[in-house]
Amino acid sequence: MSKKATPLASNFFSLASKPNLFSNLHSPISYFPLKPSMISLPSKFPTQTRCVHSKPSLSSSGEIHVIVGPMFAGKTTTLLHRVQAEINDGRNVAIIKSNKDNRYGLDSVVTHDGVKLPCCALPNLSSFKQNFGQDAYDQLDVIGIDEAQFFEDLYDFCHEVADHDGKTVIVAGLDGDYLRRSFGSVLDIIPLADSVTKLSAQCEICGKRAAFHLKKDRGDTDRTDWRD
Ligand SMILES: Nc1ncnc2c1ncn2[C@@H]1O[C@H](COP(=O)(O)OP(=O)(O)O)[C@@H](O)[C@H]1O
Ligand SMILES: Cc1cn([C@H]2C[C@H](O)[C@@H](COP(=O)(O)O)O2)c(=O)[nH]c1=O
Repeated sequence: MSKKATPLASNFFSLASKPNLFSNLHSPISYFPLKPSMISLPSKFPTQTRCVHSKPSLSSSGEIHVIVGPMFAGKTTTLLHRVQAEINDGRNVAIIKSNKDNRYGLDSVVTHDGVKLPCCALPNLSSFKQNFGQDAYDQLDVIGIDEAQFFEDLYDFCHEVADHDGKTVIVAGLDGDYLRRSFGSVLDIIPLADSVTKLSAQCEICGKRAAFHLKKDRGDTDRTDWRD
């Protein structure tokens, strides 16, 4: 069989980076209260990823990196590691989380073992620019999003921030609910993503690797979102 590309196949090619038609990256200005060494993180979660550490050039487009897994897998820990690495690289970072997740208060993203960084807690992502201020938004290089499963406008936001505004977005959230059904819009952004990291937790019963979670009480068995 001929190895020559068919006309249809030749219409497609791989892209190392997305064309950025609208990139308008500004020189880093320190204004946001996230500073190098604000936190000391445990080292058990790797911070190295394919693209996260590369500084953008004026011609580079944005990036989207997705971290998923069950509860207690270390998603927030990994997000904070990556955010901290960006801060240490001198990049301007903001973190957003859903205001539905108020387990550890609303002013910080907090891991289950108590590591935290300040954040904006919002009902939806479309309100971020207005809350944060357009000038401050323009200075941002990186936006971290935690509890992404609760944001219905996740796809549009990531698309605009990365592909239109040229920023890096690091998204952490549950890919599935306790019945292993797709949760919110997290899976919808996989086609947009530069990297996807699926973490696992440790089974509370047998200690083995756990890819899913169970809900212990049996109430509201149909509902994905039990935070409402
Ligand atoms: N009940 C628990 N089960 C598992 N891990 C726990 C528990 N309580 C605290 N932890 C700690 O929380 C860490 C993961 O926290 P976090 O990054 O917030 O997870 P995720 O965001 O995936 O829910 C684990 O590495 C572990 O040290
Ligand atoms: C499995 C599952 C979880 N939730 C809620 C419970 C918590 O508020 C978050 C998960 O937080 P974590 O940082 O990953 O521990 O999601 C839910 O509403 N429905 C579910 O099925």
